[in-house]
Amino acid sequence: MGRKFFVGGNWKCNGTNEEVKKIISTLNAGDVPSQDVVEVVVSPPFVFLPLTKGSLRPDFHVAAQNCWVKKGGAYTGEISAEMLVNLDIPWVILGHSERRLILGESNEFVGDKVAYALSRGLKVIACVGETLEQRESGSTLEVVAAQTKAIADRVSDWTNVVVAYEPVWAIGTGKVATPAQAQEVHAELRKWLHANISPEVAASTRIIYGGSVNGANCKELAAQADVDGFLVGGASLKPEFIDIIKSAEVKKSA
Ligand SMILES: O=C(CO)COP(=O)(O)O
Repeated sequence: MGRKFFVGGNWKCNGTNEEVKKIISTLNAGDVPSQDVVEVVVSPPFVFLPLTKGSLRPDFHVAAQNCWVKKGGAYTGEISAEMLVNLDIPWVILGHSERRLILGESNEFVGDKVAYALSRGLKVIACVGETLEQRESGSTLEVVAAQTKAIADRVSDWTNVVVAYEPVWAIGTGKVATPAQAQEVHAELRKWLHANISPEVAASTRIIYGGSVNGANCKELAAQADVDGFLVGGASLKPEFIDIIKSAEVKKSA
C-alpha cells in the first residue's frame, strides 16, 4: 500500500485570535488535491485548537504541538493527552527540536510521550533531526537513529506514527536541505526501520521533511522517493501553504 502524502503546518507560538481566523479562512478557500491524495494537518497553539477545529474545513485536521508524558494531574502548565482526546483533537506533534533543545526534552522523554499519546488513541508526528554541529561532525545518522530508537523501544504499533525529519540547521533559517540531503537521511531512516522494526513498518511509515520548506522548493523535495510530505513552520502561516499542499500532485504523477 502506498504512503499517502502528508502535509503538516506547525504554527508554533504564533498568532492572535484575528490572525488565526484569517489563516483558517485562507485555508478554507484553498483549492487543493483530495483527501485520497494528501492528508493535511495544521497545528495551532493549544489555546486556538477549539477555534481552529470548529472553523477549519472538514478535509483538514488539527494537531496539538505537544502533550504531557503521562496521565494528567498535578502538572501545572501542562496539557494531557486525555484532554486532546476529549476535545477530539486527533494528532499531536512530539519531540520537536525546539522542545528537545530549548526545554531539554531527552530522547527517552520523547519516546515516553510518543508511547503514552499513542496509548490514548492520538496519532503522533514524531520529530527527529540533527544540529549543525552534529552534521558537521558526521554524526547525523547516529543522532536520528538514536532518536528513533528511543521511540521504537517504547512503541510496537507504528500505524499512527508519522516521522518528521527536521534538521535543526534548516529550521527557520531559510537554509533548506537539498533534495539529495533530505532523500539521503529519509532513505537511511527507512533502512533503520526495516532493519530494527520490520519491512512492513519501513514500507508503510511516512517520513516527512521539515526545515525552511516553502512554495518554491517543495516540488523538488516532494519528488524524492523517500520524502512522503512536509512539516512546515513559517510558510504554514502564509497562503503559500496551499502551494505546498499541492506539491502532493508530484507524487501522484510519479
Ligand atoms: O520546525 C519546523 C516545522 O516543525 C520548520 O520550521 P520552518 O518551516 O519555519 O523552517
